[in-house]
Amino acid sequence: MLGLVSTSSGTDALNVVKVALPLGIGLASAAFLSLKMTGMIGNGLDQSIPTAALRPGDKSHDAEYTEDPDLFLSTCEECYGPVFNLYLYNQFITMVSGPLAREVFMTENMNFGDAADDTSGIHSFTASITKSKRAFNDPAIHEMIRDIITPNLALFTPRIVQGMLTMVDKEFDIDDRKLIADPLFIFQEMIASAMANVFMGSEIAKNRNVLDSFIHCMSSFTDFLAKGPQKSVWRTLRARTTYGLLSPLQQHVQVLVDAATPVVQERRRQEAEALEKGLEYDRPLDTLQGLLDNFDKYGLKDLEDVCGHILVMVLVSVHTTSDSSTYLSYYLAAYPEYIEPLFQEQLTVLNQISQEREEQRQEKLKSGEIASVKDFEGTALDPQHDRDLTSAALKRMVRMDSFLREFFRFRAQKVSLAHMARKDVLLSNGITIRKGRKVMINVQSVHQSYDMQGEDPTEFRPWRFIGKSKAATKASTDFLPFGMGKHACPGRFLAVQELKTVGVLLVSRFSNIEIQDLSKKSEALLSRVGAPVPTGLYFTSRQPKAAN
Ligand code: HEM
Repeated sequence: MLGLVSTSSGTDALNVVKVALPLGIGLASAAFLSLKMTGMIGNGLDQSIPTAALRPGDKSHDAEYTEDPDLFLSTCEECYGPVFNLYLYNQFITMVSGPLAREVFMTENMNFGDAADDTSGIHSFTASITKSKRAFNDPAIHEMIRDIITPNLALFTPRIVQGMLTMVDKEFDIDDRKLIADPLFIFQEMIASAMANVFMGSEIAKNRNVLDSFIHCMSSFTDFLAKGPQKSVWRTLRARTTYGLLSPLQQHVQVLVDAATPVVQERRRQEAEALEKGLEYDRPLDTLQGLLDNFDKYGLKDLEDVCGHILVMVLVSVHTTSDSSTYLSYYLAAYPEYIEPLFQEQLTVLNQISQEREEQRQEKLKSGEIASVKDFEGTALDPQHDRDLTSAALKRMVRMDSFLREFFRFRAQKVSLAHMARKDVLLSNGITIRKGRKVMINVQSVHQSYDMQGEDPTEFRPWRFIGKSKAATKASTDFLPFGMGKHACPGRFLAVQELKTVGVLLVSRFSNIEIQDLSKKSEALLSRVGAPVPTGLYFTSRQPKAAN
């Protein structure tokens, strides 16, 4: 969900990182972890939970963690058991490891949103643009995504693909081989375009101001946080007071309202006209229309409120998905031997689908249901669409799905997904997490566990999940990038559909992707936030222009 990309630089960017990481969002960076923190170990900690000993001379666990996160976390787990305290990121954190992590997600009294709000005041931020003062994890927002977006993904896909294709061809514009110093900017354009199509419809998705708001609204939040005090209590207080008076998000809501107003008026006119003529109104398919049609169900007040809710969805979706797309391209570059098999899978699937459609056409012609080949034009079996990248085609690309799941498993932040206890919570190992405590998940203990992941859990093996009924969207005890349980990310189906589309477009357009400075490869693959990836990517076109 939330992820932070800062448009700021220097100290501001680092401040953003300090705020971002404990949200359990986005991405740890070695740079961040090397920041000097102040404070005293032991304050406010529940003594019944063991606190990891500090190395002589260290004031926090930051340095030891930074040197070798995997070793540090597994040593802690070995010495102290699955639940232990650390002093990381300028705060005391209770870590929960292995199978016990499941209990954190499944307990209603442990809340992800509360932890994020405690650190950043994010709830006041989203409440400032929704008239019923909703938090990003309000059940109504979850329902809107679950009921309006997810069931319509197959119908959204052609528009997602079209939006991305336009951006790929425009933004990459590669003759032969080209260095892209910061690919994030291109992926932001692609994802903003896809999301705008899904959220606001194809007409509004062409509006440059809307795309800019989709891309930049998150930095209105992070810039605000970056300039604020470091202690979370002051930052939260400042957020609550300031957003009440002047929300930096308001300008983005206004952009959406300005773009939506004429479109909604025209839709209303067409609906009235259809009614008058006794015809059925052909409802546009987008979230905007879904919200207008369910105005009362969701307690919406007016168009501004509808746009406010859409902006909340934009906040939790655009950056997270753009960021993942960017890293997906770095993973393809780091493991280029998988580009060709992924491309071949794509060709095989599209060939199979074309052949099946041809067989269906032949049957219809044979039975006399359709008189001639020409009559298929404009129907579901129009030969022009035989090789379209549809939702059904994406579903058959099992290598791409497995690559994506492995990418998420491998890249996940090792310490993340903060939750806050609303009441005392008794874990099954007898340890109680006291009300008001923040816990974080020791994701490394799950994502790199031999028992949960099988052979070579520390290796990147992209075909690991083929044939295992472990789709990239399947949130579960052994796969946590989208959380799990009742509050598991409702946007993961959309996010994964978009990421698969990105992957498919990349391998079909480029025969090779290379990391510009190989000495920075492992740094480039690390999760990070606030700072750009330290090296660019070379893209080699499959169809050099000179050859055309
Ligand atoms: C790669 C992209 C994404 C990642 C990694 C991601 C990750 C997450 C995580 C870890 C959570 C917390 C789950 C929990 O508490 O167990 C979450 C919650 C949420 N996400 Fe996402 N997310 C992504 C994309 C999206 C998209 C595209 C949307 C909207 C269309 C979205 C909407 C939400 C919402 C509304 C919640 C709160 C759910 C609740 O508390 O009921 N996310 N996401």
